[in-house]
Amino acid sequence: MAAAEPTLDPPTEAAPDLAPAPAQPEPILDVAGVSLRFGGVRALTDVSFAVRQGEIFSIIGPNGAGKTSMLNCISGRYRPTEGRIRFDGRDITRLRTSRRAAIGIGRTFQNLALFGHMSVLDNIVVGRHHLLRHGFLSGMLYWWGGAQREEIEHRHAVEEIIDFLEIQHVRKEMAGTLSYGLRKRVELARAVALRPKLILLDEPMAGMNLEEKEDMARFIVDLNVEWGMTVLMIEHDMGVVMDISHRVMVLDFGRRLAEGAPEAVLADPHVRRAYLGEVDEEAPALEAAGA
Ligand SMILES: Nc1ncnc2c1ncn2[C@@H]1O[C@H](COP(=O)(O)OP(=O)(O)OP(=O)(O)O)[C@@H](O)[C@H]1O
Repeated sequence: MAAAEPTLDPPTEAAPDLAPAPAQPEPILDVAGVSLRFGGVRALTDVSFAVRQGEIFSIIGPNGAGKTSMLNCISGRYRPTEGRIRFDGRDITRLRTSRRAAIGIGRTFQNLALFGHMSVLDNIVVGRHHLLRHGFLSGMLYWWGGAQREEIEHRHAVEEIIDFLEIQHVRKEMAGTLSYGLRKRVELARAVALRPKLILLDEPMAGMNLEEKEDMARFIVDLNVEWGMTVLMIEHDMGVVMDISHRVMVLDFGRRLAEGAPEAVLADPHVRRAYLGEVDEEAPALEAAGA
């Protein structure tokens, strides 16, 4: 999906109430020296950062900077060429994707990955089965198999999410018939149905109108504040990033360019030059002075 050009939009006035930045400095996710190569392409080079328990942490950067590659290394879709990743106190660098999901890493995708011919409810239920105990095929068989004991537990958890994300009115609708914004919300519901400790969101606002973005931002903040979910998000909409992130990391050509509080990162001249394409205003003066 073509991503929007980065802008310097200030935070909107209707910024949702953020939880205070977590005082507990202990990282739930610790990425150390991660590099990823595809043949001659260096998608990531020696990237290190840590996400603290209970924070909303955003990764920003130009197209092709390596953001999705980093998310894929954390979710297990890609295995780093070098470096290691620790989650919740254990090394997960070589752990299978399904195991990472089982120990508390959930994710959504840049492009929607819902079953369009199935109801909202069943999309979320199948997502839970798939992640918890079976592969895709057995998950589907379980679904077809009808009511079983665990079904009740799953349904209960699913109904709770449906209430929380305010999609009760479409719970019986086929997912494929919903508006784009609602489908993104259903995808989020499916990802959080497993109650992950850490949720990875790949461009949750992409393709949304302003109202849908505000709703989605509110849900992300509520998941963080009310459910204590740690969020790692890739997002191109800088207004949203500034509004809801506790900390931000900037990637550029696969390298970490900056990291810190949103305002500090945006004020960083390297970030303004590399990411936002701004010219260094001091350069002409230095040249003129013979520097
Ligand atoms: N499976 C792959 N095979 C080969 N090259 C890849 C693969 N995935 C990513 N790349 C390359 O790695 C680099 C980083 O891509 P990545 O998708 O991680 O960037 P991004 O920051 O997420 O970009 P965008 O904002 O456009 O989604 C790019 O040069 C891309 O072409």
